[in-house]
Amino acid sequence: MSGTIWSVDEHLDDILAAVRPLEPIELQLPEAQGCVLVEDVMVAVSLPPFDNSSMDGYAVRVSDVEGASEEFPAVLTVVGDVAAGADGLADGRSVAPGEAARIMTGAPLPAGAEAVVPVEWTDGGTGGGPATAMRAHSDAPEGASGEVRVHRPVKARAHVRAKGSDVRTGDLALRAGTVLGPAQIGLLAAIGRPSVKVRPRPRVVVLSTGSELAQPGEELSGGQIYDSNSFALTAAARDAGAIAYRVPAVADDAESLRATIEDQLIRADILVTTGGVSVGAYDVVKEALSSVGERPAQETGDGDDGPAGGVDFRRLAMQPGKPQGFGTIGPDHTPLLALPGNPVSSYVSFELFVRPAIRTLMGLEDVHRPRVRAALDVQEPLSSPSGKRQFLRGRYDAEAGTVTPVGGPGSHLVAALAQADALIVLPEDMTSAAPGTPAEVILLR
Ligand SMILES: Nc1nc2c(c(=O)[nH]1)N[C@H]1C(S)=C(S)[C@@H](COP(=O)(O)OP(=O)(O)OC[C@H]3O[C@@H](n4cnc5c(N)ncnc54)[C@H](O)[C@@H]3O)O[C@H]1N2
Ligand code: MOO
Repeated sequence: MSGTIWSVDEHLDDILAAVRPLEPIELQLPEAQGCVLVEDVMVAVSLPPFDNSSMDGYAVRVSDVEGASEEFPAVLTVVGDVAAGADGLADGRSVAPGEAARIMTGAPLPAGAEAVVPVEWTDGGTGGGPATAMRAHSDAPEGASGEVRVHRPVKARAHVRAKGSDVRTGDLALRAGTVLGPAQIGLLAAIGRPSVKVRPRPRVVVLSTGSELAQPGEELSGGQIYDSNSFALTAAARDAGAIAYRVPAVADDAESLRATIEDQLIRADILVTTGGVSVGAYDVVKEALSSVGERPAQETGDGDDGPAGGVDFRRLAMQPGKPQGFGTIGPDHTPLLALPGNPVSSYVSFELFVRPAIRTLMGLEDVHRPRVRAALDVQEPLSSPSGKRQFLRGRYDAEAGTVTPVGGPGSHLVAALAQADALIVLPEDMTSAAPGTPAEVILLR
């Protein structure tokens, strides 16, 4: 552990300087969700690909229904059906003067027709009053023939969705850099793209350490607690966009920890450990990381604190989250962030340091949580340690423009953390914050 105290920003800069976006790969659409596109995608097929009906109804010629009303309907001969998926009328036939084709939503406008009359504006071929729906073809095949009475006129192209009215062949569908959400995935599918070139989701291995840790569902014996960090941080990694792997707690034994980390390197783009980074006699993360992979960690000593090809353990001017480790390990120089074990410390550290690293690996432009300013909603002044940036848990009220602390500053308070939706940032030079003080707030949702 070096003597220099790092600021929050220096530590974050050090991490982000070492993390590069992952190499792009071709992914099938379902796997590409949430990923950043690295190619401009052009439209190969116009949307819609052909003029088609936006209503279930009758494809007609405009002059045939001019002046039509319920009292004086236009009577047309039905010459067949055009269902979605059919390429016009059977035998390539056209709609001739005095004729209509029954047409379904999405079906191509048959040759000769100029507009569509919704079925509700006709008698539906029944000879009765206005129809509310078409009869199913299987029940009444005769609906595709006979006569239809049209009760209203239509203008040319009425209820017709023109070919290319959405996008045209050769248009830019999505620009490189776009984050693929549901609508973008839908567009890619609509233009017929089965896969796209994107930066993949980073694989994050979360590994908690501590001989006191039992897994939820197990019986607690004396001195044990449940491992919550590995669950919280795996969830946080997923939430950040990563593929997350949780490794159940490793005992405080440098050999088994080293072996576990070496095993995990193969599936990690980034490794996150919790616990074992302070100054106790069983804080084995430091010990274990001194000889993982081909690049041994180096104790950098005072002064220049760069992780010269290993994991550097350092103290940060922040609370919670003071002891931290960062470096790269293994043959691929995989980034490793060693977070403190206290549950709130590890979560806050994840939000501040791991999440931006994950999002940098993904190639996202916006790697940070949104920040706002809000007035402190407290009865008494809050105290904050001098020289440290404090991150209190809070609830943000956007309407009132206020933030209310939940729980105290203790880094073991997981129940309060679960009530919070924000972190309240009290800067290094602030030792007391009066009620109403405007504070920076990091929104967690
Ligand atoms: N003499 C000093 N003691 C401590 C210092 C210090 O400067 N001098 N720093 C304190 C601070 S601040 C922190 S933060 C912790 C960090 O300690 P470690 O990273 O070594 O973590 P552990 O000692 O392993 O655990 C701390 C605490 O958290 C609990 N824990 C650990 N892992 C989990 C988990 N997966 N799920 C739930 N809870 C976990 C653990 O039982 C301990 O209670 O050091 C302080 N001490
Ligand atoms: O820095 Mo520790 O993270 O205060 O609890």
